[in-house]
Amino acid sequence: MASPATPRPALIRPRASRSRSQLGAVSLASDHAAATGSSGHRRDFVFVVNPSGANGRTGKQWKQLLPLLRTRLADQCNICECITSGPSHAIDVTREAIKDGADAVIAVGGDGTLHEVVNGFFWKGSPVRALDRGPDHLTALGLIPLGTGSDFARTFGWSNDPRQAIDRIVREELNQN
Ligand SMILES: Nc1ncnc2c1ncn2[C@@H]1O[C@H](COP(=O)(O)OP(=O)(O)OP(=O)(O)O)[C@@H](O)[C@H]1O
Repeated sequence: MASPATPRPALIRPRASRSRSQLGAVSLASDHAAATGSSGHRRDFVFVVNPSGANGRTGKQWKQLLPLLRTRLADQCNICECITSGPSHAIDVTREAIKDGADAVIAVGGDGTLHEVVNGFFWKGSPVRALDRGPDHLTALGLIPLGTGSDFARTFGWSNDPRQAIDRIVREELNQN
């Protein structure tokens, strides 16, 4: 686990080298259709949002954050939003997003939501893989901490300010290009 004094990027990348993204087929996408005519270098980011986190604060804050995310990432990324419907839904959504070729799956909520998203990266003990992106394609894990406790974020030295989380995601994304 990282030292609390060492802030880390918001996207936790697997060690293997990442392939440059091509336009994936993220069926969960809300922005995807609008972007399918682009040059093929846009990345698919799937935000898995628990609307009930922090007694409903997560859902309310997410509504304010989404336009900001769109403004800051729309040039580089397809932003896909998935609102969870109940416990364990984030696991299934994450698995589907990875299979569909997502470049990043970002948990929006607290530690419970993050836990489910991390579980979605695996199936029967093995990593879930994209179906059509080649063997080198890997999906990054991200977090916008909006839960009650958000202990994981604190452990990484991240503040609970979602705008700072967006800054980290944008910075990481720009470093990729
Ligand atoms: N639509 C939903 N309605 C009710 N519960 C949900 C829904 N979507 C997800 N959940 C469940 O809510 C649980 C708790 O959510 P989350 O961890 O995001 O918030 P929190 O408990 O407020 O934060 P923390 O765990 O950091 O204290 C998750 O583990 C998940 O199973």
